[in-house]
Amino acid sequence: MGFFKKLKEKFVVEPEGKEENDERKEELEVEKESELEADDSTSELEGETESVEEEIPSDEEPTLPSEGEEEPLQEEESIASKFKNGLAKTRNSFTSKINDLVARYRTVDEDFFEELEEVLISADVGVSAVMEIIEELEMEVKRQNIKDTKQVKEVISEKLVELYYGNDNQQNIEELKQNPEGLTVYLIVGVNGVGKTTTIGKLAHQLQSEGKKVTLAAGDTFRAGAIEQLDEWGKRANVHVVKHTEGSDPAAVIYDGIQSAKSRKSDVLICDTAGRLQNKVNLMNELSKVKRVIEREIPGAPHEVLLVLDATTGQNAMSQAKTFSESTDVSGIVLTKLDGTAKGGIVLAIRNELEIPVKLVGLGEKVTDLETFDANAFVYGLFADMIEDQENEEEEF
Ligand SMILES: Nc1nc2c(ncn2[C@@H]2O[C@H](COP(=O)(O)OP(=O)(O)OP(=O)(O)O)[C@@H](O)[C@H]2O)c(=O)[nH]1
Repeated sequence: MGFFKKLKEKFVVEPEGKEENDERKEELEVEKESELEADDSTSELEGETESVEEEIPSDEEPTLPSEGEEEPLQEEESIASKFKNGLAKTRNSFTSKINDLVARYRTVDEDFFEELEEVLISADVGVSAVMEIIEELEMEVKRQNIKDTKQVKEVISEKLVELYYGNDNQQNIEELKQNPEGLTVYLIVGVNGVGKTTTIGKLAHQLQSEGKKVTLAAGDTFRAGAIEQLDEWGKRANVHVVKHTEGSDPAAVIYDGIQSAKSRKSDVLICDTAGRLQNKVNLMNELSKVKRVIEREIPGAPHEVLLVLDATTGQNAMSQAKTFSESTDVSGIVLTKLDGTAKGGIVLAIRNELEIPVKLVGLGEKVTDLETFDANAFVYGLFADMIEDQENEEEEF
């Protein structure tokens, strides 16, 4: 079976039992509505039950950040359409360049590969990753005796997924590690302005919607406004935020965060940190002090050190990744603003050059626009138009 067809079956064809799921969803909505009505009636008694509200810790009952207000509940978007929408800019640029190339070169030859190389480099795939893909493609084209450039599109998509997952081709998505025995700690690092705070807010929301209890620690005590900003996210997501004053020791904030998360019986503690790249020694000292505190308090923690990078900054993001991974053991990348760039190929450059997996991607500004990275869904998002076109061609035929 062709790779496009495989992707289509994986992401587009409606899974069996969807109708039953839809019915169950409707039932749940009815249940929820009646619960809300019940809530309304208790609120009328508020004056008489003043103490009840105080007995419930703020993160006892996770609720959606802006339930019914800023972001009304929406039909859950499929992973395929999230990646398709989020990668629209990259896809439009990439698809038109590849289509143009295929139209100009009917048969596969050396010049075709040279131009294809340029198209991939212009999408920020990264020189060494591009070389690897082109080499693989040339071999595959020979092996399958492909002459028609149209057929190459499908092989490129397959090679991109293979490049991401390596030779073992294990098609797993990049789930965040968890502590099966208690508190899970995620340390979030990255320079200012990359969307670190927004990512922490989105992640807190995501974990809460999975039923987990979350605490945030405002460890970026350096940047003016960082504590307030995190606090604001905490309020919106109804999550407890541990904070000290600006300029205080980040390691002390994180220590308090751990104690607070433990006593509140939180499942996850997300720690913000300051990202000063100007002074690498400071950065290194600060991060290692914070890590030492976490390791001492919870053996095996932090379970993830996530580096937040802004996809729109291209090579800059790559050099930040290099500096941070020299300062601390980065276990995964969160690539924000993938929706804001036509150069989404940077995902592959990061994986190939730094050998650090991209674990989460930011595909928009909404609180729900943070997705676990899935290379198949990513490639589906890049080639969605071609996959649909191929279907139409087959139908016409
Ligand atoms: N389109 C889009 N915008 C994003 C995404 N992630 C963050 N942003 C936006 O990027 C801007 C900066 O994000 P913040 O989280 O406030 O980051 P910051 O305050 O500049 O600095 P840090 O928190 O230190 O990174 C905000 O306007 C966010 O809405 C994303 O995935 N897509």
